[in-house]
Amino acid sequence: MNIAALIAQIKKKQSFLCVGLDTDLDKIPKHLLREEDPIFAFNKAIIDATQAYCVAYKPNIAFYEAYGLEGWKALEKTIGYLNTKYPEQFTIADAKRGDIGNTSTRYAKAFFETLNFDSITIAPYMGKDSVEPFLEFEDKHAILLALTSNKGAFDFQTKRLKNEELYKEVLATATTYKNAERLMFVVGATKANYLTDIRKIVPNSFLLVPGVGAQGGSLKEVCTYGMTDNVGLLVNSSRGIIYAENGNDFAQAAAAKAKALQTEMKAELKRANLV
Ligand SMILES: O=c1ccn([C@@H]2O[C@H](COP(=O)(O)O)[C@@H](O)[C@H]2O)c(=O)[nH]1
Repeated sequence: MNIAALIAQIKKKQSFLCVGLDTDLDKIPKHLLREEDPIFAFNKAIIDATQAYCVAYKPNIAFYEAYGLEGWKALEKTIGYLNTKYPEQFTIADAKRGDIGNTSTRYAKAFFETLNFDSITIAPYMGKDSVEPFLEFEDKHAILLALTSNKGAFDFQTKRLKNEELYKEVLATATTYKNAERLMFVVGATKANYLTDIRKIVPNSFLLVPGVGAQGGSLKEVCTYGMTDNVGLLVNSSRGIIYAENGNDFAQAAAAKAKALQTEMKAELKRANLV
C-alpha cells in the first residue's frame, strides 16, 4: 500500500489506530482452545470486530514463532484473511529484523512477497546495507526503530554520539538511504516529549507509535507533538484492545476499546482540521 492510500483510509475512517495482534494462548478465551486453530480463530474474531475503527493491524511475529509451525501457519492465515477480506487495512509485520545485505533481502522477500505484508519493523543497528534491501520493494515500507517505548531505550538510544543522541543520528542518517521515502519510524508513546525534536528531523515521515494503553503512553500528547499535515501517525494498542475481556464477549469488548480510541483520534483530527 502506498502512503497516499494510507492517508486516504485514515481520513475516511477518521482513525489512525493500529490494532496489535499479540496473540497469546494463555490469554485468549478458554473456549477458543477447542478450535482447530485457536490463534487464527481469535485473530479473525478480533479483526472482524475492530476493522471499522482502525486502519492497520500489527501481528508481533514473536507471538507466532513461539508456537513453531502451528504459529507460523496461523500467521499466514491471518495475513491472508486481512489481504483478502480487508485489503484496505495497512499491515505491519512487527519482526524487528535487519542483517547483512543478502540476509536482509531474504527477510524482505519472506515478509513482503511470501506473506505479503505492507511493512516490517527493522532494527537499525547494522546500518545502511542492512536496511536498504527492505526499501527496494515498491509500495512496501521499512519501519525503523528510532526511540522505542521501553525503559531500556535509555541504555543506548538517548546516549550522545559526539553531540547528538543516537536516535537522532538514526533518524538523520536513515533519511539519506536510497528510497528513504519508503521509510517510517517507531517512536514509543511513552517518549511523546521527544516528538518535537523528532519532527525537526523527520517532519513528514509516518511514525508507528506503540505504547498507548498497557504501557501508559498518552494519545493526546502523541497527537499534540507528533501529528503532521498528513497525520503522520499510526498509533498501536495491543493488549489494551485484544484482551479487554476473556469471556464469550471478548470480540465486542475489543471493539468497544477500539471504538473509544477511534473517537479520541477523530477529535484530534478535527482539532487539527484534518477531517
Ligand atoms: O518501541 C516499541 C516497539 C514495539 N513495541 C511493540 O508494540 C506492541 C505494544 O503492545 P501493548 O500491549 O499495546 O503494550 C508489542 O507488540 C511490542 O512488542 C513496543 O511496545 N514498543
